[in-house]
Amino acid sequence: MSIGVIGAGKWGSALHFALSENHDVLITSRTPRAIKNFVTLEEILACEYLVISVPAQQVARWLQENFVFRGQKVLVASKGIEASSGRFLNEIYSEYIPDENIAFLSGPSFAVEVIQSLPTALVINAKNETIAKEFAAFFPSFIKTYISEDVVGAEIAGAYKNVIAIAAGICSGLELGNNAAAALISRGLVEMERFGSVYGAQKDTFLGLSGAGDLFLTASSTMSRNFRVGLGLAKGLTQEEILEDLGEVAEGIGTAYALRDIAQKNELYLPIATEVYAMLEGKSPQESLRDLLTN
Ligand SMILES: NC(=O)C1=CN([C@@H]2O[C@H](COP(=O)(O)OP(=O)(O)OC[C@H]3O[C@@H](n4cnc5c(N)ncnc54)[C@H](O)[C@@H]3O)[C@@H](O)[C@H]2O)C=CC1
Ligand SMILES: O=C(CO)COP(=O)(O)O
Repeated sequence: MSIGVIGAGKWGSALHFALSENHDVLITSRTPRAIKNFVTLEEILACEYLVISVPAQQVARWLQENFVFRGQKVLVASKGIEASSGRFLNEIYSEYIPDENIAFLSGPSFAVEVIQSLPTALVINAKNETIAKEFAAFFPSFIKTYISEDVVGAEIAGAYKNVIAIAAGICSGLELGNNAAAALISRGLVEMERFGSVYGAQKDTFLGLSGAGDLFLTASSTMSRNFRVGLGLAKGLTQEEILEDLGEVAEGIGTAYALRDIAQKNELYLPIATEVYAMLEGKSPQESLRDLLTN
């Protein structure tokens, strides 16, 4: 049995660290890194189990240029919706990997805490219960794992909460208070659950770790990159300035664009996501938050 991680950013590196507690785990990324067990992509693709943490906006192209399916079992660790097409990750991956070979990771999990072995709970979502259980068994004891069949629900929750976290960051940056933050976060949860129901997602997924759990984490902490994007917008910085400062992925940005397109095409009411999109496009945060929070 062999396990390989693809993507040595914050999350790929943290998962490599965690999975290495009980197994010999290989890792690769676009640029070589001085990490133990760093190997070429070719070597990783020969592994039986793969964990892929290539960001949502880049993954379609990455798969097209690099991926070769040889029967591997794959755990997707990214969270986001492709902005250019509005496709969910499970749709993008389904062009390369059959349903019975793929699982999706969700739940509240800052990489910086995983890398310190702090207690964390994650959900492995897969149509095929056997592979969910196989991946769950690889995690060390400080990570409590749950399994679920609600792939689409977990995916939507994981992607959508990043957009709500941007809104929460703006709310905090504008110093609108705790009442406003709680209103925004709880309305955000309702909004993402309502959106999920259009795609057949289960309500319970939004009430558990993948939904409320990850939303509360990300929308209430400056440790979240998406929350920090919101703080930057509240300061009047442009998207480009914020991203340069951040130096890391903030999936909520691409996902806000994807949600706005999906909402327009399907006439869906997604008020918070639509305002986040508008602010990313230059609408005043004060005006947006007033539109969201007052009558
Ligand atoms: N950092 C965290 O705490 C968590 C992150 N995630 C998700 O994991 C995914 C990755 O995030 P991070 O590792 O934190 O981001 P990061 O910004 O630290 O690293 C991004 C990684 O993606 C790779 N990458 C970027 N563009 C690429 C391309 N065109 N082709 C191939 N590889 C490319 C980079 O080389 C790097 O390894 C995101 O979807 C994020 O939402 C999920 C849970 C926790
Ligand atoms: O998904 C995450 C925690 O579960 C990480 O959130 P950020 O990308 O906003 O840092």
